[in-house]
Amino acid sequence: MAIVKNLGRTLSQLLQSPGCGCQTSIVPVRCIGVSPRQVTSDASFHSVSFSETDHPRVLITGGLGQLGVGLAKLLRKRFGKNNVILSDIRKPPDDVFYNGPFIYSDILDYKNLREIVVNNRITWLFHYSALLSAVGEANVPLARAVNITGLHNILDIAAEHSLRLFVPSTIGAFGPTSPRNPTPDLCIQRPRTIYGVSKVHAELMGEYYHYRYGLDFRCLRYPGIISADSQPGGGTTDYAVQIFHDAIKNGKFQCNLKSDTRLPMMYIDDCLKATLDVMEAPAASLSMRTYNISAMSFSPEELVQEVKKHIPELQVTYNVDAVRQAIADSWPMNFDDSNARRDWGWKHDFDLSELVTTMFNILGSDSRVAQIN
Ligand SMILES: NC(=O)C1=CN([C@@H]2O[C@H](COP(=O)(O)OP(=O)(O)OC[C@H]3O[C@@H](n4cnc5c(N)ncnc54)[C@H](O)[C@@H]3O)[C@@H](O)[C@H]2O)C=CC1
Ligand SMILES: CC(=O)[C@H](N)C(=O)O
Repeated sequence: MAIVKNLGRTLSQLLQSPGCGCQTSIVPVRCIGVSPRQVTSDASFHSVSFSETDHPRVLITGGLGQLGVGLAKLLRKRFGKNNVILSDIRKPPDDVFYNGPFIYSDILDYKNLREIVVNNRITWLFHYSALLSAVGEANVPLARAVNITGLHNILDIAAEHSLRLFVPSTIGAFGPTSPRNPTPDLCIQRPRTIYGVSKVHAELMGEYYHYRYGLDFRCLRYPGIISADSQPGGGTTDYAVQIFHDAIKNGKFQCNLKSDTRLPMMYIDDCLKATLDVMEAPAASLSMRTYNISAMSFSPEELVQEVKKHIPELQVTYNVDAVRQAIADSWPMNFDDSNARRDWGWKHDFDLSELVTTMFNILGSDSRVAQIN
């Protein structure tokens, strides 16, 4: 009798909880049905529900940000256009809308997420929705909702439907008490941003669901990502993208970090390649579920020197943003990714000079390239 009473109380608490996403008149499956709580604690399966010869059916959340469209392009090349669905809460531009399936999905709406996964027979989920470090500090309640409550929805959906789940983490998951040069996979993680805290939470929750319920959770800690044809979404490393646009447009750049602030960075192609590689790696090769990946590390001053090889007349000033500088000063300077290199053969292709040349090639400024030799 007491058990029934407690169950009733728990259920009603769940239904009232703002984090549950279950306040509709329909009692959602995850609150009473096939929730991770019903999977036996000794579950040892690795959840791949497509046969080896089939392609995965992929959903990307938060797909209209800096990284999602590029990821969709790569995955569509590999798995076929119609097997990869981009989703976001924003309206897609024409070139995205007409280039493959796009669907509205708010990760805070659990029922909507479940409907998409079920109706489209999704087997792999790339969870890109997030508020990044600088915008997260500007709106902590929203960052907490999207990055933490949203992640809970994703984890439950993935566990219930036996999805293979990729969640990116970040250099921002470390803090001032972490070793910064280099930062290994396993060390103290006490970040001081809501973004970092939410990413450590994601790493731990994903690993917990893996060991407890057999969820096939895979996570890479990305460095700052640099891309030519997509804009960054409000992070601390954004300057390293902005410099290219400003250099080409005005020949002037105002940097919001100090000239000697060293951070790990990566070109987008390497980031997306690593993401696909770790998702395709045999489960047996993964000695861990969260890996650092690294390619290069530089300061604004070093980037400016490299950019000046292409645009020598570039004028640079420094106007330090206190919030971003404090964040950057607490992040790794160099990332140790030896475990990723050993376990699943991670290898980057772009160093600083290749990155800068590629950015200018794509952004079409080669006419301005100086004769430097
Ligand atoms: N870009 C980078 O340098 C790095 C990115 N990452 C991670 O990679 C992932 C993707 O990053 P970006 O594309 O740069 O992020 P972004 O900020 O450019 O895009 C995030 C997307 O999430 C969407 N979103 C926000 N609230 C949502 C909601 N309630 N439901 C569904 N979508 C929502 C936004 O509309 C946006 O399109 C993020 O998880 C980020 O933390 C990690 C390290 C570095
Ligand atoms: C490194 C990241 O996670 C992101 N680019 C940010 O600066 O917030």
